[in-house]
Amino acid sequence: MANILDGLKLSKQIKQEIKEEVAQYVNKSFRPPHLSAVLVGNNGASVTYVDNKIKDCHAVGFRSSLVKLPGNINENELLQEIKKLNEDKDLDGFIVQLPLPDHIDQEKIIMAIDPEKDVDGFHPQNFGKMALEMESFLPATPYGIMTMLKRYNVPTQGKNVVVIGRSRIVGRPMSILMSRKGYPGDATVTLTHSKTQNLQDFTKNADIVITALGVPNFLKGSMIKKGAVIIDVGITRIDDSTKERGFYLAGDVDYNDVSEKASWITPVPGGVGPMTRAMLLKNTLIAYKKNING
Ligand SMILES: NC(=O)C1=CN([C@@H]2O[C@H](COP(=O)(O)OP(=O)(O)OC[C@H]3O[C@@H](n4cnc5c(N)ncnc54)[C@H](OP(=O)(O)O)[C@@H]3O)[C@@H](O)[C@H]2O)C=CC1
Ligand SMILES: Nc1nc(=O)c2c([nH]1)NC[C@@H]1CN(c3ccc(C(=O)N[C@@H](CCC(=O)O)C(=O)O)cc3)C=[N+]21
Ligand SMILES: [Mg+2]
Repeated sequence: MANILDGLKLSKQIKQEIKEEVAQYVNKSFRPPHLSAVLVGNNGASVTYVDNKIKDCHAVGFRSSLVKLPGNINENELLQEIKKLNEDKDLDGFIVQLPLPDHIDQEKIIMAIDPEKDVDGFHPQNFGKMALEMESFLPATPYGIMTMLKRYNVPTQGKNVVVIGRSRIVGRPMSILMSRKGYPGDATVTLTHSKTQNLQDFTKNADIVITALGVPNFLKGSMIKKGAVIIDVGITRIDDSTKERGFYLAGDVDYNDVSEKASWITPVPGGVGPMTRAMLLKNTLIAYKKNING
C-alpha cells in the first residue's frame, strides 16, 4: 500500500510557520499582511474556495477582504475594481477567482493585475519569469505540489514526470516547474492533454504522475508503474444527497486501485487542495515582506 502525502497536515504546519512570522512583524508594530479576493457571481465551488481563503487569512493573522461582484458585471466595471486594488497601498496581494463569466475576457483581466500583487502568479510577467527560472510568484497549486515533494523528500532529479492536463493554472506551470534546474525539479517532463495518443505509454513509464484533468477516477492502477508517486490535483463535486453538503469530492485518480501499486499518493480531499491554500498565504507573505522592507 502507498504512503500518503498528507497535504492537510503539511498545510497546517506551513500555516503555523506563517502565523509565527506574521506575529513577529506585528509585535514590531508593523501592519499585518493583507490579501483580497475578487469573486464574480456565485458559483458554488468558487464561493467555498473564497470563503476558505478568508478563514485561512484570519487563522494566520492576515487581514482579508472580499470584493463580491454581481455575475452580470461588465468587463470595464471589473477592470475599474482591479485598478482600485492595484492602487490600494494597504493591500499586499489579491486574486480574481476563476473561472469568470463567459462575457468577460479572462486574459484582459489577468493582464490588468499589477504583477507585484499577482499572488496567483497568473500574470504573463510572473509566468514568464517562472519559465525563465527568475524569482516570481509561483501559481499556488503547482507551488503547493513542489513544496509537498520537497518536505517529503521525494526524489525528482532525472525522474520521468508525466503531467496530465495543460491548463494555465495547474498543468502547464507544473510541467515548467518540474523541468527547472534544481530540486524539486531536474525531471524529464512530458506534458499530456486531451489530444495525447496512447497516454498509457507515457504514464506506465512515469516515476511521478500528476493528474490535473478533472475527470473522476481517470487514472487506474493498470496505467502506472509499480512504485510510482501519484499527485492527484483533480477535484470534482459529485452530487450525493446522502452527504451532509449534498455532494462529495472526487479526484482524478481511482484511489483504491492506484494506491495498491503506488509508493506515494495524495488523497482527495486532504492532498493538493489544502496545500494550494497554504501557498497563497505564502505568496501574500512574500509580497508583504517586499512592501514592509521596501
Ligand atoms: N487541488 C487544487 O488545488 C486545484 C484543483 N483543481 C482541479 O483540477 C482539475 C483540473 O483543473 P484545471 O487545470 O483548471 O482544468 P481545465 O479544465 O482547465 O484543464 C483540463 C486539462 O485536462 C485535459 N484533459 C481533459 N480530458 C482529458 C483526457 N481524457 N485525457 C487527457 N487530458 C485530458 C485538457 O486537455 P485540452 O487542453 O486538450 O482541453 C486540459 O488541458 C479540476 O478537477 C479542478 O477542479 C484546479 C485547481 C486547483
Ligand atoms: N484565481 C484562482 N486561483 C486559484 O487558486 C483557483 C481559482 N482561481 N479557481 C478555482 C481553483 C480551485 N482551487 C482550489 C483551492 C482549494 C481547494 C481545497 O481546499 N480543497 C480541499 C477541499 C475543499 C472542500 O471541502 O470543498 C481539499 O482538497 O481537501 C480546492 C481547489 C483554487 N483555484
Ligand atoms: Mg486535494
